[in-house]
Amino acid sequence: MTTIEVRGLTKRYGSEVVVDDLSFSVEPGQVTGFLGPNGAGKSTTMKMIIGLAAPTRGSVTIGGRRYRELPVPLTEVGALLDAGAVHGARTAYDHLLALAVSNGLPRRRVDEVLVRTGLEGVARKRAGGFSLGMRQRLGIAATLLGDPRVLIFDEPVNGLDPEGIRWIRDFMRSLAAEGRAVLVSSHLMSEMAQTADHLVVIGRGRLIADMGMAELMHANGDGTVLVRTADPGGFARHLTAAGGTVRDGLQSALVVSGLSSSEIGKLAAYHGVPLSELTPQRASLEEAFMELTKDSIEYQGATV
Ligand SMILES: Nc1ncnc2c1ncn2[C@@H]1O[C@H](COP(=O)(O)OP(=O)(O)OP(=O)(O)O)[C@@H](O)[C@H]1O
Repeated sequence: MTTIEVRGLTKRYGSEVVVDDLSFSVEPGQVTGFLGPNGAGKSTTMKMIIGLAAPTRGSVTIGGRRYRELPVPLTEVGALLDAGAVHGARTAYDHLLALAVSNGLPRRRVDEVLVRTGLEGVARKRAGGFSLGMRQRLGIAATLLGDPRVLIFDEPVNGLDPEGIRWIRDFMRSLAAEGRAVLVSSHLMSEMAQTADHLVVIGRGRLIADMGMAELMHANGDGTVLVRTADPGGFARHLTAAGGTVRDGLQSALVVSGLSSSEIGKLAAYHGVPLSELTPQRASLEEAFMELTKDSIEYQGATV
């Protein structure tokens, strides 16, 4: 099982500290969402993980070793930081073959990754004519050439259409289901909510949150039910007696946890209490993210 361990990672460009004493782990078998506003330091952190930028302080190890100590890095870590970095005149097949040969990987891997990413039909076409979605698939195919246990993707869905986004999302999940450690960055919480099992949130280079997705959803109200009735105090007592936890919401609504909306409906019917609203709540993760990162947005919109 291969884990990425980031410890006290710091990067300074001139007088600017862009990554500031960052520590977190990326565990196998799950998708870890790496979230932060633009300029938060996500790309710089990813570059340090794969040895493209040198840390000013701190360390990153992959399965206990630094990137430059890995004998054949592509067999340990696959990373897609810039999907545009494809030689446009080459065919998809030749692009992958050149990478495989220069890294000492068997040729058969080229066919395998083309099939895995659904590109076998366009393998002999020039990558220069590919749509963004296909270029993204080709970039992903390249990360898989060495069948690595760790995968890193920087904003992989940026600019894609809904179908492309869906494909990438499902693909990340299938990689994690195979036991790989998958680190994916995004500046959109909505994107991560549907992809990640775990979240690492940064702002201005610093760690803001490191928690499970389920934990974040729960902390932000997922699983509660909003109830309105003419006598909230009276019904709250019934809810509590039935094992629910009740807190006051806005405009004399009750926010109930520990009971499902159908249990609450039955309880109301049993006691003859008319309800004017009974709504299961979904966590507003976008709001949670804005709240978490509000102090670290680099450029706030100014009102003139
Ligand atoms: N080579 C460099 N030299 C100087 N400053 C840099 C360099 N690379 C990045 N920076 C600065 O570091 C900060 C963090 O950039 P980074 O690209 O890591 O952020 P990010 O979270 O990936 O954001 P984005 O989503 O906008 O790419 C930015 O202020 C950026 O201008």
